[in-house]
Amino acid sequence: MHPPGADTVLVRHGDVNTKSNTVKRYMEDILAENLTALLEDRSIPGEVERRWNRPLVHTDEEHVEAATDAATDAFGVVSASSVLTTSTEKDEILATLETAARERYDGGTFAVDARRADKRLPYTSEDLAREGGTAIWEAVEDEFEPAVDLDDPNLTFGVEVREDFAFVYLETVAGPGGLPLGSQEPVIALVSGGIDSPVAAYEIMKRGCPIVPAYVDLGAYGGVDHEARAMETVRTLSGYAPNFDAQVYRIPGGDVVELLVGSMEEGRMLSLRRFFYRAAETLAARVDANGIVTGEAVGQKSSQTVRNLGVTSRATSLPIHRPLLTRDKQEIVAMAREIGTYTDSTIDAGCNRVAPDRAETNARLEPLLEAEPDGLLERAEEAAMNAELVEP
Ligand SMILES: Nc1ncnc2c1ncn2[C@@H]1O[C@H](COP(=O)(O)OP(=O)(O)OP(=O)(O)O)[C@@H](O)[C@H]1O
Repeated sequence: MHPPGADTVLVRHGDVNTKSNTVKRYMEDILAENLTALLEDRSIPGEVERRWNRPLVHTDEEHVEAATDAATDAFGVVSASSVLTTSTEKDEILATLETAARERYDGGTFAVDARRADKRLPYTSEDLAREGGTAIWEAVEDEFEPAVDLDDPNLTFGVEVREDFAFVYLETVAGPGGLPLGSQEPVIALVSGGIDSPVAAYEIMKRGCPIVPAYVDLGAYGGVDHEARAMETVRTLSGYAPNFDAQVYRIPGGDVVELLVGSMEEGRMLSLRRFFYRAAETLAARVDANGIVTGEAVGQKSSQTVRNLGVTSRATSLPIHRPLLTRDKQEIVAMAREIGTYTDSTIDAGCNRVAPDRAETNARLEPLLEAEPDGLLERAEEAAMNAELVEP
């Protein structure tokens, strides 16, 4: 809901504010570009105004809520509101609250949440909250009995007074937080057709890292459904980052999977992970990426015991980022639903099919290397060099 006449989106960021002025300016520029791209991608008319601390999106009343929703899909944004802009004159703010109350407050409880950035103003936030509350009360009391609830109101009238303008709003929509995408270095995202890896990729994007998605084609053990799902999740992720390349590197891995299944029993999943990591490392060198992100979590699978993660990680000298390391499956599923990468179809394909009946949970590097086919990592490097770029 927005106040009548609202035509602007007030965007709030969080961690960007903790930066030095130079870094903050740099990050605010990136955020403005990303906001513009999101609006364009969704055909929402709007212009982004770069302002210190609070970027604004100028649009029209018809599109203001869609623009607010788009802004809250931008990484780095903590929240956004559809706002009506007024001067910093207290009387004008109170009159705006009165009008908003007449048009939008039709019962239940209310509160005023007032803040001011400029402490030199001739009134305090408390003055605004108190006098605003009275103005709202008097605007509606002939229609119904208003009630104030400061803890859990049905409707919150927000007022934010900045140096030159004041903004009045009725709703605060939460964004992902984090840092603007592109403010950190890119990483290779190993994406499978599973639930976890897209969530992990989203999490690292949230911290500002663009992803270079890589899918390992598992041949007969993967299949078109598996790959299609991986591609679909990348498409969904790219909706959050329309100004970033979303093409996927498809790394050929079918032959290696056949080889591992035919030659190894207990440690085969671990050698397959080593193949993944080394291929990702080679790809990273190709595209100038600086790390690898996976959807692994401690103990979620036999290949993800702490010991096995330690052993398999030795296949690369690049850092492997595992944002879901300590998450429970239920939490990950909830996150996948939230960001739109969850689908109900749990395709029985991919690594599940490669897994042996008795999997290694307690590997040691030396015996694993002995059991592993010779030249596995060289094959991974070659596969990464042969990876083709595909549209998700
Ligand atoms: N075919 C693949 N291509 C690229 N990366 C993969 C592939 N399979 C697995 N991975 C990576 O290895 C991690 C651990 O593999 P795991 O066997 O748990 O995956 P999964 O269950 O198939 O998928 P997810 O972890 O996405 O639910 C994944 O989170 C993903 O980052």
